[in-house]
Amino acid sequence: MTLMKKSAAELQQLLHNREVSVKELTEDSLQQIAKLDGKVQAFLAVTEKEALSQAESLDNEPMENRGPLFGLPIGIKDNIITKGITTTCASKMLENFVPVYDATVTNKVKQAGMVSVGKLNMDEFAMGSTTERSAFKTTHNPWNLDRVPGGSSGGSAAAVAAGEVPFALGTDTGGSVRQPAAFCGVVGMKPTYGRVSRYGLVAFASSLDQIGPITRTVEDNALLLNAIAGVDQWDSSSSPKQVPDFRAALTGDIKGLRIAVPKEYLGEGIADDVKESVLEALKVLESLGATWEEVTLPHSKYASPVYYTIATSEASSNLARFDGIRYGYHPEGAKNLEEIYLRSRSEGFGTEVKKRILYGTYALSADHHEDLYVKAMKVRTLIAQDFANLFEKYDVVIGPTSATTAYEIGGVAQNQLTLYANDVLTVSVNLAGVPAISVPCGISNGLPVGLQIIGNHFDEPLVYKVAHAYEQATDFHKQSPSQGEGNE
Ligand SMILES: NC(=O)C[C@H](N)C(=O)O
Repeated sequence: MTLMKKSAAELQQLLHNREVSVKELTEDSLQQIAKLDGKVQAFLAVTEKEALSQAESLDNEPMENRGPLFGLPIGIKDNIITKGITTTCASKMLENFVPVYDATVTNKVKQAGMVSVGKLNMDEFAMGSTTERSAFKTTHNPWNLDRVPGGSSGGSAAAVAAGEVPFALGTDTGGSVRQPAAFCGVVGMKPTYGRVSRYGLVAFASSLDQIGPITRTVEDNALLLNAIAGVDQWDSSSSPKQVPDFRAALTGDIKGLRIAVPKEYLGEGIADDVKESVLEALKVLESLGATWEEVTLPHSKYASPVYYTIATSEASSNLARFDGIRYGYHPEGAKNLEEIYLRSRSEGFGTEVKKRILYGTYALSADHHEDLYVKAMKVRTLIAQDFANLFEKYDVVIGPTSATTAYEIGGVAQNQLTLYANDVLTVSVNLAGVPAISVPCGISNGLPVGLQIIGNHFDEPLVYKVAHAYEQATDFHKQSPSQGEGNE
């Protein structure tokens, strides 16, 4: 029996009683990866040697120096840089890129005594929602191997759901932590913009990107956010606000909680099984003393076009650094500078990334800047204002995380416009900069459904509290996929 499906508290107890060592925990994770990842394909790199040597030295650490995450295995999405370990962003462009320093979050999980066992698959440069846009492999959903795990942090969510690691870091620009968490039946948090340092995260869209934890339970999620949150001198967009203890926020009831449910989040385009699970979840929250009302987010219909205008504009600027000279893929035998630029970018980037660079460059061009980029920025303010208005009267906003359950591999992803449209439930949250979590709230035809709980800026404690109260009243988080595990 693997230990990878146990909670941080249970694993700490085992470590404390010396029933298991950090090395044994690490070996267990590595064995699970060896056994399952041939099918799940969540990892791009497994850092066995580094993990085992780190584990051995951690075992010498006295008990009194150990925190709640000490000695626990973690996987890191491959757009978060790791010193001495390849960081590819699932792109040919960075196939051989070995960073010379750690991202702030990489450092922080190390300081917490966590053991990184490897780097996780994703859509190339985080552009996608299925992991099918990875240049190297498609990750499979452990609940049904013919389905996608979601994306772009699909490797992170699948690795946790399969029981390869109990913790993973993902990144969320327009839903990339929450949607794969929903598809894989695990917990995924996108913190408030600025809550977690982006230093060492390979930038996609800098005004939207946030790093977030993916775990099996809400409590474990809160513990990992405790470890990675906080101001950072290397990221001027990180917030100097005091970081509360997110785990401490889980206690107490939710009597009197006022919930807003946007009618746009349960309307056209949302699958019936998803709608039913969310309405059932609202009943559970009512039984815990909360009340809910239907509201409107009047500008939400503009969210996807606004997101894709702003995200691609920022990407076109951020990805300009990949020119075949300073970083990454360098074309063999290029004869002059122009050929280096041309060939490195056309051979190094995949189709979706190239498409987005082109859209973004167009949106920022002198002729179209006003009617595309500037207009999108104005509507972004209206979308943020919609949320601000709701938070004057309500404590949280609730709806589904994704319009459907996990897609078939090779299915919807063939139609990129459908994928863009399906992001409508998650992208507004990034445009507004507010925090949101996805927790499992149903299983339909063997596939998980995710409930999205959105809070006001820096109100992660309340988001966690509501998520935890809901989780404790249900047992979706206790269910595990049988696929991907052989006959175990
Ligand atoms: N990166 C994200 O957060 C996912 C979003 N579907 C995108 O492709 O941009």
